[in-house]
Amino acid sequence: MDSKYNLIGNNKLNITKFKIKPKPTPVLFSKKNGPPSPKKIKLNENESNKSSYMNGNNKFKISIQEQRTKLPVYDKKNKLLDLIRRNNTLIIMGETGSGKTTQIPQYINAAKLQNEGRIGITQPRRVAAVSIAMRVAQEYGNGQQVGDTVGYTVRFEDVTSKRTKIKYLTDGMLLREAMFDSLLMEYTVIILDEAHERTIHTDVLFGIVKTAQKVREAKNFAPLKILIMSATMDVDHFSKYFNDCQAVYLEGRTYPVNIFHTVRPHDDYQTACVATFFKIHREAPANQDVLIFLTGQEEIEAVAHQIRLLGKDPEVEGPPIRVCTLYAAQPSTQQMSVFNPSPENMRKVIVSTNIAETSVTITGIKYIIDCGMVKARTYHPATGLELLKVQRISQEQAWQRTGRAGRESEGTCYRLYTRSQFEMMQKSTIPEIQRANLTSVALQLLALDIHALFFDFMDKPPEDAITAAFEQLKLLGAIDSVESTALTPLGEQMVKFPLDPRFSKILLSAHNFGCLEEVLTVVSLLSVESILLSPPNKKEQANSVRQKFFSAFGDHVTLLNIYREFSNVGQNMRGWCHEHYINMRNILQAREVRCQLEDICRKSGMTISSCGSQMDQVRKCLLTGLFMNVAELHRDRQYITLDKRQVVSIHPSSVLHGQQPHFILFTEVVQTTKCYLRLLSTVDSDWLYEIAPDYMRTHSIKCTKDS
Ligand SMILES: Nc1ncnc2c1ncn2[C@@H]1O[C@H](COP(=O)(O)OP(=O)(O)OP(=O)(O)O)[C@@H](O)[C@H]1O
Repeated sequence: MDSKYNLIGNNKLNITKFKIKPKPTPVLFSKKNGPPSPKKIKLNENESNKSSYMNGNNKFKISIQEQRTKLPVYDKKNKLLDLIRRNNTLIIMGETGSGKTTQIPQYINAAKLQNEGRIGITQPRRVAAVSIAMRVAQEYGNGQQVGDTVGYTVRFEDVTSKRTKIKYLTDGMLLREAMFDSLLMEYTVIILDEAHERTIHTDVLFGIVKTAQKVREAKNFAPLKILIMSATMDVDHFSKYFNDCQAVYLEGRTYPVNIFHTVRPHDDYQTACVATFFKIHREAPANQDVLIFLTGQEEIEAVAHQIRLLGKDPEVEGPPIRVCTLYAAQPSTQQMSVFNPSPENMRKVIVSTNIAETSVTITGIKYIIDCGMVKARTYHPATGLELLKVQRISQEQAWQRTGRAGRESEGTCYRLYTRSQFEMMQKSTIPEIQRANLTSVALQLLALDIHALFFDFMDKPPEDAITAAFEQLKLLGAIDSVESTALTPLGEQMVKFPLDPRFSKILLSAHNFGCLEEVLTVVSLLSVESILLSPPNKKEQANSVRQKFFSAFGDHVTLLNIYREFSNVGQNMRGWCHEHYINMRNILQAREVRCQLEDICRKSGMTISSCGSQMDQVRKCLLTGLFMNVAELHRDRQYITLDKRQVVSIHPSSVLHGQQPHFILFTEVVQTTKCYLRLLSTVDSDWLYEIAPDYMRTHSIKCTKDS
């Protein structure tokens, strides 16, 4: 490859020119340059026989069983099984794509190490759990379907049977299972995969499985084996937490990945992504697919749109392009469609969030474009604000993204940041538990009779975050006092909903206001990505056609109005969504969530009541969960939050933008140049005293008079 090359040879594409230069010589994804390996036991038998299959172009010539024997873990199978047999807890580290997730559970099952129990393997995301289960079922062959020997369980979907021995599940699902059986007796082996991600659920599971193992041993129950796996993790830290357990490093990777960094930083990484994609597109043969990492839905749709548009330009060289998008808010069928191979002579490009960052193998992916950024949620206990912010990824994340290539053949990763930017990145991602609102976790632990302050966390969350969580649970009525280790009956009801406790409280309060029908809709719409489309060049048009839904009460009632009309359109859903600039996928997703929440309500014995057009009831009901999210307009025309006295502004996307109601309830805060409040409703100050008297009193909050 050239040492320096111009990304955009074709200025007609009208994309800013920039240069991207490989490191002096293209860097092989070797151990020296790859993520550092731990100095623990190395298993490295018979490496020399790998070269014969290092040509990925042969992949279609070898059977799936042959493919399995070519994976780096294959040679180490016996030694690995021996270590698993001898250790109750074992850390397994091996390069991305080496076969940890798909092979190790099969080896354990074949050796019957799990005895009568099951092998449970957690994944941070549902896409990974589902796609890997499908792959492993396929590897079993013999007409085996997912749900036979291999199955999966993700939120609202359980594809397992009595015959299932290997079960892939999201970490959130295993945590929910633990709430009903804290000893996790269904399993005799639990594999916590992608442990480096340190999701809040995985961090809580670390403590839960550790305790379950100890208690089961003390009670002479079937022993529980714990395996912790990743390609990129701080082994010493993990080993120390798991009572100085043994760690093993599986040497060897499947195929090399060439890594390139840009010569200079690129703030406009969206344009840089498009430019890099078209450089690849011009040069690479068809059926060599591309995976692009961006931060969120809006950005992804914008880049996907631009690629589709430019792809139609007759002057653009290259095969036809199939553009796919992948982000959390999509319905799962659509997410899974990215795994479908493209027809011959096409190029697939997948534009994704970090949802595809770990675990997954997408057939055909040869190139990665990594923008180097991620959208992360950060909670500030002092201000009480939870912010979604775009920030730099960690080096671990960069390696994981790189590792999505080189799985079936040699690959290339274009990093849209300079080498020195990479070196300045944090080594590991800060565990979510240290930067998230802990109210949900505190509630879940209480359901297990554990007080979060005394929980055995690998890295303790800040104490003020735990205190804030307990204060919030008390204000919501889930506990009687902040020292409490028991839930109130209301708290026990709240645990049943897979929602933030504030939203569970709203649903559970609905019978007092006779508006469960309406708040089910509002909460469902708030649980998915925005249903409103606002294309930059058609903003006014979109607003004018949606004007009829606008409510002076704010965004929640506006959303409700939209959903009500949508529910009545019948057959012509697509046309109606198109006409009103409504994202059909997201509104359908909201409908699916609504069905599931309604089901939980019915099972809890709640009556589905409706308040018709009495929107005061809906807004009051929202206040029962979100009373901590209220801002007041001050004389200088600035909004200040009642709780932590933060200066905030109404987001331009709100229907209340440009108006100045005295009190507003907000759903979330977004920080860009200022702190903006999104998804708002007007409320009366009297309601606050009526609905949250304790909160108003304990926080000495005094409202000025409504104007
Ligand atoms: N759906 C699939 N289609 C084709 N090949 C696959 C698929 N899933 C896995 N593979 C093959 O199996 C290999 C091992 O995948 P596996 O997920 O077990 O690796 P891993 O070590 O767990 O990787 P990571 O650390 O990235 O999760 C891949 O590199 C790829 O060659």
